[in-house]
Amino acid sequence: MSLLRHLSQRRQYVCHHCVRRQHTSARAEKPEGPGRGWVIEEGDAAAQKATWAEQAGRIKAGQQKSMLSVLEERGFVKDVAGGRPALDWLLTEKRIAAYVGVDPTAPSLHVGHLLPLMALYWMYLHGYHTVSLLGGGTVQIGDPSGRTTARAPQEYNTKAMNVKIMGKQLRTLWTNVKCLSIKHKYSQSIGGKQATLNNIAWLRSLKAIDLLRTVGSGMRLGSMLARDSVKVRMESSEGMAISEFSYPLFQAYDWWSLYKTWDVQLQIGGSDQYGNICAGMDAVSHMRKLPELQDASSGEEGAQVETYGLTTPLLTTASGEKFGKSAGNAVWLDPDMMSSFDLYQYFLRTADDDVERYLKLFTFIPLKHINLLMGQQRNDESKRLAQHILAKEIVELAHGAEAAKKAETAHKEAFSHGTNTFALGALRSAMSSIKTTESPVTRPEDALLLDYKKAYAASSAVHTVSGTTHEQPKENSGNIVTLPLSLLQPGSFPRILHAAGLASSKSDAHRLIAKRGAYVVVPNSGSKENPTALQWINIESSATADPKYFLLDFDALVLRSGKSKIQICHIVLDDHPDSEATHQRDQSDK
Ligand SMILES: N[C@@H](Cc1ccc(O)cc1)C(=O)O
Repeated sequence: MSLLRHLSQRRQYVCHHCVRRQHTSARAEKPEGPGRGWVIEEGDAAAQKATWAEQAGRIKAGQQKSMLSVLEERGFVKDVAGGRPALDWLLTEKRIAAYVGVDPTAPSLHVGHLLPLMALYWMYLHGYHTVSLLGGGTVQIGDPSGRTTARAPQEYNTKAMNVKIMGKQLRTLWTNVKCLSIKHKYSQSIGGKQATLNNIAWLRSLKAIDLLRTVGSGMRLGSMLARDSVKVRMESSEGMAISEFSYPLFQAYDWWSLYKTWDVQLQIGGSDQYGNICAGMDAVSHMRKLPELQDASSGEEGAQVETYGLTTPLLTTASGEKFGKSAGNAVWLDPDMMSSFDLYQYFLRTADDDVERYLKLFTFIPLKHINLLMGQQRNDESKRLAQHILAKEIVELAHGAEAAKKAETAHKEAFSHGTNTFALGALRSAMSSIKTTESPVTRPEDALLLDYKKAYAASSAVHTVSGTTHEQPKENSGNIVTLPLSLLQPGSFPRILHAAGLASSKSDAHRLIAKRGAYVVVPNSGSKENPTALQWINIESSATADPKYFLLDFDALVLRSGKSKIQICHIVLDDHPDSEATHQRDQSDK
């Protein structure tokens, strides 16, 4: 058996070096025909074909839901390009391959990226072949879709780090998806495959002449000019560079590469990707007919070999806010940029009106279990049972099972004695989870990447204070804000609340205190039965309240805004290196 075949069969379990080697050799070998990316043993192929045909029979007889209906029921489908009935038919009849592309514009994915990826993961669990594509090539052009201004140019090193970190993250997500699928008992026998690729592999060697001759000749200017993202820019003083305008050509070329090598007939993307996806469909069908590319297509025509697009909806919360922003900042999936504790807390705060929708979108829990869970939830909404499960499943997907368990324990303990108390154990586990994420870094290269991620998260965490932007105080590892001891002065609670990110300005903090929406945990306030269940009290507006009185374990202040937004503050001496940024910022803020 050739090395290539051997590795392909075991794709799910080999390390990425081997997968890369396999891709390199796959590229080096002369293609035998379309779809040579997925290698399946002949015997397996016949058995799988029979299983697929049986399944199609059950779907047509109404005994099983079709793939598209599963995606629709869970809320993943906004638009289908190429026609819903045709795609429904194709997915039932044929084990096709699908892909989702992501450009590494930052060192981490954020929750907004999860929607198209979850749709892809569901297809994998249903036996389809799936590719998550990292746009190492396209990111250099910059997708103008859904934006009103051009992206700021990035340093070569920054780009390289983003590619590296995000590629690893995409592979981690796949590992966690596989673990979650075992936990939720999805059948492994149906035989879908998965790959993570980087489009630099083919875009690097693509010649300008070839791109324009093959893709460019099939794309019409009219439809490209009619796109909102182009129109808005043409009307603005900024205008648009030819490179950005040509972005859809590169995304279309990706699809062609994936179509001929990996048999990819479906592209899934966020709603802003509809235009790029349609352009790609046109380009692939144009290229299939080019005589010089004939050897890469089987010569077949018709619905069996057409391409289709699926876009996922733009998410907003029931109260109309844009989803995936926490206090104006992106909710990152990388644990170094947002800790498990914070990611859990973000989803724990989901409104009751949103939680069922999010359970369908962001977890692999079967619908009938979600229905049961929502029944339980309605009996006692104050327990936030559904929110806890949602938060845990998402942390498990993004950070793995162990991190999810820790975050769950910390948060459950925080409210284990009712909403009027805060458990000291929660504080300690939050603090210790921070320390464990910091310690394992040994290689200098990893330390560099870690510093970069933290700096990125801190610099992207901006909020507006009366028209100007201020940097957030330095955060240890996501959820714990470091503040200098000198900030704790009688009457300084408004400044602290602002510095802790619980109020957007000092006057906002004053308002919060006045409407009795700001709380602090009181040390040694546990009862005899529960000495570690500490009480929350309202922060009073009196000028004399001294925050130092509320220090827990000598170095932490635990604050809360409203019902559930908790912020743990690590208080350090002023000469501590971490306190510098905060201190300076605070001085300039006076
Ligand atoms: N353009 C997509 C990412 C992408 C990149 C390459 C592709 O082939 C597909 C999608 C986005 O910005 O979200």
